[in-house]
Amino acid sequence: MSAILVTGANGQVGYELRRSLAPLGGVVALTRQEMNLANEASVLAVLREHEPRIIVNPAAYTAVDRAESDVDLAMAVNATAPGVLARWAADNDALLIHYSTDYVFDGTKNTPYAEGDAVNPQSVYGESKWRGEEAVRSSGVRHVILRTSWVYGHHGSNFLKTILRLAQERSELNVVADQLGAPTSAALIADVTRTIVERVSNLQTTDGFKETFHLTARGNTSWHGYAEHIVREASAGGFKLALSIDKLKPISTAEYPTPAKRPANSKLDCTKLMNRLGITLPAWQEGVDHVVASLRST
Ligand SMILES: NC(=O)C1=CN([C@@H]2O[C@H](COP(=O)(O)OP(=O)(O)OC[C@H]3O[C@@H](n4cnc5c(N)ncnc54)[C@H](OP(=O)(O)O)[C@@H]3O)[C@@H](O)[C@H]2O)C=CC1
Ligand SMILES: Cc1cn([C@H]2C[C@H](O)[C@@H](COP(=O)(O)OP(=O)(O)O[C@H]3O[C@@H](C)C(=O)[C@@H](O)[C@H]3O)O2)c(=O)[nH]c1=O
Repeated sequence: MSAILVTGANGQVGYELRRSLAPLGGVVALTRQEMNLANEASVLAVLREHEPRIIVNPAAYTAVDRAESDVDLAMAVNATAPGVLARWAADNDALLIHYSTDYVFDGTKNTPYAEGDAVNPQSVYGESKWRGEEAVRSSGVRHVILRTSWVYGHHGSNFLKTILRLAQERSELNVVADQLGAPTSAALIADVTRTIVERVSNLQTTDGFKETFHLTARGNTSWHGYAEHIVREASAGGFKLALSIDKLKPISTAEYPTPAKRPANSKLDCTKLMNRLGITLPAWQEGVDHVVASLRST
């Protein structure tokens, strides 16, 4: 019997969860090879072996464009598997912490999205993540769903690392400037998850704990504004770049066609989380600067 089971241990958030949850003890963090979410029998066998009290599920099919043509696997991992985890947790009185995305919204709202706003996914990935959320809720399990956005970290693949690489290889780069959101570090998500685990475990009665929270860093920018910040920070930090800031051009979504449609407004209102946990979320630039510096020193 283990206390906490973490899925997708080699992902950005999974990797940081191993660090943030370790002091709580009894953590079993499993990779895709050790627990394949696309295989229900494998998932149930692993759950029966470890009998966790808390399941933390950052594993997901996150290749947004590929999901448009790989629908079955995206749905299996993002929509079906959370339901399997949730039903096992409900039957065994375990708590499930699950993650979702800004891409459940269509992005047509002018202000940040709150937890109760109507969803309208525009991509297979967004739809699969919404179905996963609903599978968790309808199971009746005690749960926390954390919706976040634009995740990056030192470990794993992300926009920050792609831009750093491109800025070293290319002298010109075009990045969309009409999609707005908050870059959010995997480390922040993992740290807030630990706070939630501690709070929920300490509640006298946790019977009714079923909550969805928005969790992102503070402030927002466009993908272009984000790229600009990365390039400036990398340049100041001593990276040898082929790209100068005046050659990083803002373009429209229409000028950068992709298989999956992305929301123009990805801003999430995190007031509920801040009020309930009594925490202040850091400005998005803080985590970006930290990761750029950490990549420089490796
Ligand atoms: N990345 C982002 O920008 C955002 C992510 N989210 C959500 O946050 C959560 C964490 O995302 P993040 O850490 O960035 O994702 P990553 O893509 O970095 O990691 C996902 C992990 O899931 C694993 N995985 C994929 N398929 C399976 C499977 N069939 N069985 C078991 N494991 C599998 C991957 O394994 P492997 O290492 O073998 O590939 C990988 O380790 C996800 O729920 C995601 O939807 C929300 C908003 C933004
Ligand atoms: C690399 C690149 C991207 N872009 C654009 C394409 C797209 O509109 C935007 C982001 O590109 P990416 O494909 O890296 O990011 P994307 O995979 O869409 O990121 C999303 O991932 C999933 C998992 C989420 O849940 C979301 O919150 C979000 O983080 O930047 C450019 O304009 N120029 C470029 O050189």
